[in-house]
Amino acid sequence: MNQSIKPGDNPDLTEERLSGTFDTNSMAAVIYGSDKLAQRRREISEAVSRIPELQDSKPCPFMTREEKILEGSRKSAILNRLLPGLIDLDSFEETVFIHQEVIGIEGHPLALHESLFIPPIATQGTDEQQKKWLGRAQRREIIGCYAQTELGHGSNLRALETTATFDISSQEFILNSPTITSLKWWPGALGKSANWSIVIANLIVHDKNHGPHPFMVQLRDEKSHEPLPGITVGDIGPKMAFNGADNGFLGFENYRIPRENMLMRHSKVTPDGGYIRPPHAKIGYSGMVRVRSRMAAEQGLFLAHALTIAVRYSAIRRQGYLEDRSREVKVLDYQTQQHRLFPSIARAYAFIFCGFETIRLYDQLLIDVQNGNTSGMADLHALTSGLKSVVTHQTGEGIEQARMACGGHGYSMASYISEIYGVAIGGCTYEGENMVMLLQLARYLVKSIEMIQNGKSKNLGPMVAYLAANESEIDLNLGPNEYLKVFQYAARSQAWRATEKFQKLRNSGMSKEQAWNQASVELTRASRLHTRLYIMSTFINHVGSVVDQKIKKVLIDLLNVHITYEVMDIGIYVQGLLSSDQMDLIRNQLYVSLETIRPNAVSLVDSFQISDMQLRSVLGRRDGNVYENLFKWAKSCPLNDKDVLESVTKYLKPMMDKSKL
Ligand SMILES: CC/C=C\C/C=C\C/C=C\C/C=C\C/C=C\CCCC(=O)SCCNC(=O)CCNC(=O)[C@H](O)C(C)(C)COP(=O)(O)OP(=O)(O)OC[C@H]1O[C@@H](n2cnc3c(N)ncnc32)[C@H](O)[C@@H]1OP(=O)(O)O
Ligand SMILES: Cc1cc2nc3c(=O)[nH]c(=O)nc-3n(C[C@H](O)[C@H](O)[C@H](O)COP(=O)(O)OP(=O)(O)OC[C@H]3O[C@@H](n4cnc5c(N)ncnc54)[C@H](O)[C@@H]3O)c2cc1C
Repeated sequence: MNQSIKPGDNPDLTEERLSGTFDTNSMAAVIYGSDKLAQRRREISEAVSRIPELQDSKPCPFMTREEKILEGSRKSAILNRLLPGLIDLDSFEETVFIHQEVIGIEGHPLALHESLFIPPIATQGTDEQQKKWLGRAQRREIIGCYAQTELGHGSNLRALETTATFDISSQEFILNSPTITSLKWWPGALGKSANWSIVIANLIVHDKNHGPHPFMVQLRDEKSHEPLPGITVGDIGPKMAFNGADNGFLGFENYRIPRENMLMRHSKVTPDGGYIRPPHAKIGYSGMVRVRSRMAAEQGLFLAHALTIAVRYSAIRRQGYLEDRSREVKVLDYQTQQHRLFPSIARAYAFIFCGFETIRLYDQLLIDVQNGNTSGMADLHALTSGLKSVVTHQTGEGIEQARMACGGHGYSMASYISEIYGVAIGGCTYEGENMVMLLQLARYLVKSIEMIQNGKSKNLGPMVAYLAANESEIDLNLGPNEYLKVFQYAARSQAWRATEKFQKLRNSGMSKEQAWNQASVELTRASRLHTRLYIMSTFINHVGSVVDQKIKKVLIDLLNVHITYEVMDIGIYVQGLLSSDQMDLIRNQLYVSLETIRPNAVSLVDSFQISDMQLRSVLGRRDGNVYENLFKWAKSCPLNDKDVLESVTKYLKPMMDKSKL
């Protein structure tokens, strides 16, 4: 049963919902991890929809940037008052969800506070530091951000220029931005909203640079909100999207903070200027790993937003004919439309499934690290580096296809897809530029292959064990596991090809850095294939664990779309393994899978249960009543407040008048 059906809906959409073979609430429970979690999302949406002061004052596309920031702040303040009655305050998921529901995806002054400011205090602050700041931050007595990137340096953290020099005599750190390129640049909420920040600066003690470390820094006066002396701060200006957030710049001039403001759970500076090393050199980077570990699910949901819009719209949009010339067909019936959208539905499910898995892995790692065991850090860093890169890229591609699948109306801001696209592809850049992160994973793959070459295959972790296998023939009595073997073949041969290229260049006398650079395109290809293999295998395992048979059946259909599409997409890497007959077989299986999934397409996107409020799309409305609402939306555009604009009276009319003979 599809729970979205209501009286007054567009009959085309109701017809689709009636053709679904499964219960959408049960599917939502599988997507979000449990019936309880899915139910909480519905309850929060429902509660929010009943609070008038939390509704949008006007559609986001009609707001200026200043209005967006004002609206985000207004709603944040109301939410802060209402949150205790609406959500479990200890749940990060519910906190993020309600903000996204109420404020949307365009960012808001507290987006970074929850995801990048509080977590470092909680994981890298000492008990005393947590006692001092955590409660204040959680109550939102202070608003924070995370200032790491600089005008001249983002990807290469070792080149950051901001310094925090320890002054023994005053027991303070002195913060400085010595050059224009050392200005912090990009941090969200820094521009106008935050009054505190985690600042990443090079720790200098007794003239020795110990590299980037995190510091708690007050930026603005808590009464007047004016920048404190020694601080230069402001907004960096409009962006491609995400304009509800005030990304900012920040400079320091001999700005002093107490010694106790360095986050010292792992690294420490003692009062006499002693430096105590952390248990792992990169432990200070763990805030980034946390955000990356959450990006697959987050991005999967961005893709889910765009697909909810495109699939629902494709079910009510009629254009052209198939056999029956008496009525135009739903565009969702065209194979090209299905090929454009259904593999993306499968990817959205796959990203969400493996996203929740990486969140679980991170949470486990956090416990291990707090217990002094840092051995899992390298594995999770490699995994999340690849995953954030592949998922953000494919999400961007999927959203853009969804936009095109909506034809002309997809290009209108009424669809809201362009905003989803703009926000989502920010993820290709933030938390580590994709190529840079793929190359981080490649280091791990190359090291794994070197272990095999050195006869140490048995030391390989489970995620890279396939690199040592020797599969050269596939029995194409194709089930998911055979597809997995095909993918393993592709990922393995590319990883070996890239590594051997690197090694050959090295053996020719080239420096390690040059050889790496000249092999880097091949290395990033290896990282992508490795990551896609991981996504596929997680998807297969997840479907295997589903108990409800109706849900399992449709997920198997979706998995078939995924595995056949993915293997077709990497055809070039499996030429040595699969014959052209076998490729034809897979291609045909894909087409059959598209037909099989067709009756469930709308129910599959309905199962994401994204409310109309959160979706903010006229095209993607739950009720499917698109045309009358598009007309209403256009009429409410501020340009239509007057029939004759100043642009006409001041310029066009005089021009036309002058041109008259
Ligand atoms: C847009 C959102 C819209 C809506 C919101 C809706 C919902 C979401 C809710 C909340 C989210 C809201 C908003 C988020 C928006 C934006 C947030 C963006 C925040 C940022 O971008 S913060 C800045 C991020 N910056 C980066 O990621 C920089 C990338 N660079 C690096 O990480 C490093 O420089 C590096 C890893 C590339 C290189 O570091 P290095 O030079 O120190 O190290 P080496 O390359 O030499 O490697 C040495 C060795 O260390 C290993 N290593 C590296 N990192 C790690 C790690 N983290 N853990 C473990 N090990 C690590 C590396 O593998 C090497 O090992 P080897 O064995 O020697 O090979
Ligand atoms: C929406 C958004 C929000 C952000 N929020 C924050 C925030 O809250 N806090 C914060 O501190 N930062 C934030 N950032 C900054 C972000 O983290 C950086 O922009 C990001 O890490 C990329 O760094 P960069 O801009 O220096 O890119 P660059 O490194 O300059 O990248 C430019 C090009 O160089 C290539 N390149 C760089 N190094 C290498 C290499 N070693 N090998 C091969 N190619 C390379 C890249 O692949 C890319 O093609 C945000 C950015 C955005 C877009």
